[in-house]
Amino acid sequence: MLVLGLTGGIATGKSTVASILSSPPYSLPLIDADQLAREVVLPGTPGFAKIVAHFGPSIPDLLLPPDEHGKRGLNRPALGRHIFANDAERKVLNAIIHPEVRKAIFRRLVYHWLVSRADIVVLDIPLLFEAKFDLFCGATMVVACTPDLQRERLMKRDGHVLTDNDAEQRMASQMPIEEKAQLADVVVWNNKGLDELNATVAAAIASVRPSRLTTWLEWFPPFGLAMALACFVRRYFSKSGAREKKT
Ligand SMILES: CC(C)(COP(=O)(O)OP(=O)(O)OC[C@H]1O[C@@H](n2cnc3c(N)ncnc32)[C@H](O)[C@@H]1O)[C@@H](O)C(=O)NCCC(=O)NCCS
Ligand SMILES: Nc1ncnc2c1ncn2[C@@H]1O[C@H](COP(=O)(O)OP(=O)(O)OP(=O)(O)O)[C@@H](O)[C@H]1O
Repeated sequence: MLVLGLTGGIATGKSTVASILSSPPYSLPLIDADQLAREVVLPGTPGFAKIVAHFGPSIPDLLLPPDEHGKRGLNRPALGRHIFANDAERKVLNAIIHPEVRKAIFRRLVYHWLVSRADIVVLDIPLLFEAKFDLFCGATMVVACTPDLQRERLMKRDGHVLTDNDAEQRMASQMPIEEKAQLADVVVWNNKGLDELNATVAAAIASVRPSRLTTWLEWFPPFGLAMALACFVRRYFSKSGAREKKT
């Protein structure tokens, strides 16, 4: 099973590519890290409690008004404004959320390896390189577009909750897209329309798809684990040096 790490900058089109890959004719299983990052901070979770304890005193509107069940969820735009304007606070939030997301990703990967038996599983994760998750991927795909187009798409999608300044801070908080592109095994340029994007995705997925023989052999645990370890070691030595220099 090939774990395909799908990443990019904010609003470059990761979710759009993820939805192409999880629909026919590809129909690949998808693990969405943004979605998992939402689930691990729902009211009642340890993540929620830690966030309220740390950020409550500095963000007066951290919690939403009570819902119909009396629960108060996180005010994500308010938390986002705070952490994207403050590197140290973003690190605290990452340190609360990322370990939980990592565990949830591993549980899903094991499930797909044992149960769904797909030849490729797509891991859609914005901070693939920053959080060093690329070490666990057989191949990495970066969805990239120009910064102007990225800004335009971000504001068109989220302009009702973000100011221009919020958008700049979110873009600046991530590794520049051209650096991500250099670290990737395959780059999907998303500077044109959806038809062009579909064609680029088709070529990109064909270039990383494993052979039937590899997929079949990897279903045998000793061989699968040996392949996963070999992949980790190869990626660690070939990509880590480059990443250390860039970050
Ligand atoms: C700050 C939060 C509450 C803002 O929530 P909001 O609903 O406005 O945004 P959403 O979660 O949809 O994220 C949108 C995009 O912002 C970018 N982003 C999110 N978190 C981060 C981060 N810690 N560092 C850099 N970029 C980030 C990603 O490109 C992501 O796709 C939320 O992004 C969050 O909890 N972030 C920390 C967890 C995280 O790192 N998530 C990324 C995947 S693990
Ligand atoms: N080729 C395209 N043509 C037109 N609009 C596009 C194209 N690709 C993406 N978009 C639009 O740009 C916006 C951002 O795309 P998307 O949500 O896929 O980005 P993302 O990288 O997943 O963002 P985030 O990091 O915030 O999760 C969306 O509104 C999407 O519909």
